[in-house]
Amino acid sequence: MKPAILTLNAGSSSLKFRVFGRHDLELLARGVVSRIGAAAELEVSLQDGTKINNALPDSADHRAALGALMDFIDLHDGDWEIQAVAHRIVHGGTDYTRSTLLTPAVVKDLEALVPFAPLHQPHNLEAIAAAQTLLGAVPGIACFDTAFHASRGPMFTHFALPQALFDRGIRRYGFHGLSYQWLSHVLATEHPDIQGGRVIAAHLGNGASLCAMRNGQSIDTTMGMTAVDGVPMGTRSGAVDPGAILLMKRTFGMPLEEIEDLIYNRAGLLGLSGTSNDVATLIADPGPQAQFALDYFAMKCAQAAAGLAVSLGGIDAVVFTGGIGENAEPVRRRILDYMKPLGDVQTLIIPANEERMMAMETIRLLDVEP
Ligand SMILES: Nc1ncnc2c1ncn2[C@@H]1O[C@H](COP(=O)(O)OP(=O)(O)O)[C@@H](O)[C@H]1O
Ligand SMILES: CC(=O)OP(=O)(O)O
Ligand SMILES: [Mg+2]
Repeated sequence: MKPAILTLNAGSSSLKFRVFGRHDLELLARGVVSRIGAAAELEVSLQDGTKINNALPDSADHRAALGALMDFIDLHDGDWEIQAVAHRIVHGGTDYTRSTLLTPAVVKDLEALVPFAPLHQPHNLEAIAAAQTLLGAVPGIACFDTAFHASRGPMFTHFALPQALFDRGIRRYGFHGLSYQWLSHVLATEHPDIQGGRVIAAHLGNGASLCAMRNGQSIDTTMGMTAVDGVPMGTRSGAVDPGAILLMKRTFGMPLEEIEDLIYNRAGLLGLSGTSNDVATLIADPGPQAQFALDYFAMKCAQAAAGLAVSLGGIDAVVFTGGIGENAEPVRRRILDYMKPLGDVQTLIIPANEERMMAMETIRLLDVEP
């Protein structure tokens, strides 16, 4: 039986997982339960190339999705011995600036952060509860999206609001930290010259942000207190004038829940195009709205990069990652075109691997606290 680590990344409508060797980080299995809430399906790829596809009942929620995943792992009980479960946790607040062993007290702290990540954190917490029920005493490790950004100075963590509000947590945290930490690891091992330079990393997936990095540390990033801030995303608005939110509530009488749904689920590329949040679909659509949405996205990413270049004192390299950053060449080209006024920069594409970063963090913790 091979000692293994299970990584869980619970999103709003999907549950992604990987199984890694505990000692060699060999990728043993990877998969996803997609479309949770509507026609959920479990898809798994094993190391030997075997593919498994199982439809789940229509009523399947996150708990059922995790149950289906655990049933699958049970089938491989003779092959793997899961020794730890690493959870991607979107919000660690001010207290959690490193990965940590999950205890009831930690879970309680993470529950208190739900308002700071209303559309991510509840699913992360459900995954923790379900893993505990299904795997019992196997330790759980929380790996935070916010942790990597703890290195930023006060210029990049404050809003222009009174200090009393900062002290109550109204501040900029930043997200996608596991992705940036992975990029920084790859740069350190494969491009040390670039790692020591002024790097702008762009994590462009369904969620999107950019990060100014140097020597493996986050200097500044585009997302703020929540994962709706910064550049526009697939369905999230990115930064909008806070006055517009107040007006929608006060003058249009829109309930808060509707505004929340708007800025998280119906805005961004979907809102602008009126058709899709999927960049591959938008690239293939010659219509003016689809092309405007992509152009707008590219402009906002380039403007954000310019702002981060000031935070960094210049820019030597741009690193793209995430589904859009890795695959959407026309979008990368537009961003780089808009960045031309910033001068020549080296460009790299590095595949995102938050899961492997989580497994590395977990091994580090297990080795320190066996
Ligand atoms: N070959 C491709 N060409 C253009 N866009 C792509 C391609 N592959 C993936 N994408 C885009 O990447 C985005 C999803 O990114 P991903 O990082 O997988 O998301 P998530 O945040 O859910 O992990 C979608 O907009 C999708 O259209
Ligand atoms: C924090 C965040 O935006 O995550 P995701 O890109 O997975 O939605
Ligand atoms: Mg992602």
